[in-house]
Amino acid sequence: MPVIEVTNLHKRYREQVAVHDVSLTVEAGEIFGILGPNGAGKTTTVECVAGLRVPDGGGVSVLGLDPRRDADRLRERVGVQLQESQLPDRIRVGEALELYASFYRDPADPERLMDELGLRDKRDAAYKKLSGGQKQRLSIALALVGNPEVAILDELTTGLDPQARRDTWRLIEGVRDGGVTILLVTHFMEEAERLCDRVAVIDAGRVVALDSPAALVSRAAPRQRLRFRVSVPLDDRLLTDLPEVVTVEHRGSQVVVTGGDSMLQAVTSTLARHQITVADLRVEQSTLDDAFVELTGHRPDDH
Ligand SMILES: Nc1ncnc2c1ncn2[C@@H]1O[C@H](COP(=O)(O)OP(=O)(O)OP(=O)(O)O)[C@@H](O)[C@H]1O
Repeated sequence: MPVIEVTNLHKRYREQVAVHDVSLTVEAGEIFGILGPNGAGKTTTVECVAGLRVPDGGGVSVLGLDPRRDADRLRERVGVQLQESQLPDRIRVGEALELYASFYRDPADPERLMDELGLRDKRDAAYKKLSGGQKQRLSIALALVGNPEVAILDELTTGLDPQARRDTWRLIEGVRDGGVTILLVTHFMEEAERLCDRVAVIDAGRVVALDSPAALVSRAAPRQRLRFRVSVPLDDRLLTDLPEVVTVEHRGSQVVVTGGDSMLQAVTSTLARHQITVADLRVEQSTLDDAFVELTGHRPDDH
């Protein structure tokens, strides 16, 4: 049985449809990512899974239970970190964790969580004195303090610097290795590629793709990108006529060509035949970023 099952979820805020039709299942032990541009309906979807919003249509089940009707039974088993967790300004980090731990029968050790999330030296700091990144880490700790079977994490690493982000990924992998199933919302392609076993790409309230990051990349995007400079102005048709080439773009003095695996050979030999010298040639593999643009028509960080 899937741990989370969302079936034809539909949710409106008055006339505004936030989620048209979203279906997905999350299996035990997975890290499942929801990716999508701003306003795609990601938060609304996970809020319905967390029982914080009532769907207008479709169904949600978590550990075989209804997130609204069975809220009391799920509270012990599901940890939720949402975008803006509001705590009283004066509560101290250690106090907040002790308090939340007291709500659960079998909580995690607050001291260990503070160590793992780099909050040890903020133990006695008041919430309002924390930086954005520290508040973020505290909200992750609060989602995990009940030793949940399922963790729902919205914008897990927004506001964290690159090092803190990598530390958080390691922590989340450790949590998953301990048997917790994780549903997370992210804007960061790198995060999805590194962390998620499967990803649902949501755009305008609908799932436009659902697969492992590697499968999304190989299915949706051209496999390679070449960047180089040329000695003379380039007639793009020389390259766009090649069957291996998908796109040719100019970015400043650089030419950027995308296409399939055998493109490098085809492009360089065509240019050589026309006595065009290539400099600063770089070959890059496609990433989930490319797949995302292909699937949604937006860059992941478009706002
Ligand atoms: N409480 C609300 N009242 C009215 N409209 C809302 C509310 N919450 C969200 N919306 C609208 O519903 C749509 C989906 O919002 P949602 O927050 O679920 O998207 P999202 O993909 O999580 O976006 P973001 O990445 O910006 O957080 C948006 O158009 C948003 O403006």
